[in-house]
Amino acid sequence: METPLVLHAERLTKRYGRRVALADCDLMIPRGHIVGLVGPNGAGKSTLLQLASGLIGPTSGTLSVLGSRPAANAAHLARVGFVAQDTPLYASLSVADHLKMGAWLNPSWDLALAERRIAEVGLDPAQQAGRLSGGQRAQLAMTIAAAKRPELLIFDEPAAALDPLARRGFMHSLVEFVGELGASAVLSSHLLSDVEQVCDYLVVLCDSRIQVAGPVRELLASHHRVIGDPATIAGVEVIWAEHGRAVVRGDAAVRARDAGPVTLEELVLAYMSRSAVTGAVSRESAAVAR
Ligand SMILES: Nc1ncnc2c1ncn2[C@@H]1O[C@H](COP(=O)(O)OP(=O)(O)OP(=O)(O)O)[C@@H](O)[C@H]1O
Repeated sequence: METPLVLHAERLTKRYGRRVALADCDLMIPRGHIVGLVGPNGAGKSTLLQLASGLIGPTSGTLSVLGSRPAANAAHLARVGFVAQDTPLYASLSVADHLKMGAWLNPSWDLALAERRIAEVGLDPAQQAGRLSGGQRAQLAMTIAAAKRPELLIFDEPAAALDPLARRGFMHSLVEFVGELGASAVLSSHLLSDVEQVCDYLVVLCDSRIQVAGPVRELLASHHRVIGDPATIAGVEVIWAEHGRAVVRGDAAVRARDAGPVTLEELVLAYMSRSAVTGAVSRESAAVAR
């Protein structure tokens, strides 16, 4: 039976020497979503995406992608499209050469889809990749990943280098591609506005650990902004509190006076702030213990 999960991590840990990039991460992401992976610099986002694409292996724990070990074999590689952070392309090859190479390397290559998207975004097939703008490079890299007709597209900060207009166009193409392919997608981003625009599933990763994960709509419904001391509301988890304002999780908050809905940005910042505090405390106690 086909697995309902695109990513399934159990106690997934990755160390680079003594540096911990991911620690004991558990994650179950169902198919059919556009997943936004957010977190501060150095949180472990690229590490998680590189593990998912099979570029690196875990130190311990397990990760399965579409039900198999990442990059388990050629057939599995064809089911996953990965666009790395720096959209690597061959500078001296033309746009058309990239499409030819894609066709040569991928048995399920959809040339018609690739040529149509190249035309739609206004790329000249004869242009050398090294002379493309950042936005054009990103569009070409996404087209190459999507023309494999993968079941899962993974993007590591796909639009980081783009101006706001190019970014909006890129994100729009991404949603169209995912819809057309009937695929799932996971993208990391620092730009919460991008995540808000396209993602229906959120993973917040801070300090090497998953802080929260779930469908955006459910997360927004289960978290609340409250004014005053959250300790007075029974049955909620306080995610973050400062200067008489708080973000809490739990339906009991709905009945509290001065409770209101949170925005995606408030929710993400609450988890990031909590992690910054707990991370600092645990690093301090580790230092004392040594
Ligand atoms: N090849 C490597 N060798 C050693 N340490 C690494 C390597 N790659 C990542 N790290 C470390 O692992 C941690 C997580 O890095 P990672 O690149 O996954 O974070 P990130 O969330 O993608 O950050 P950013 O948002 O800045 O891209 C960091 O402390 C980083 O220094």
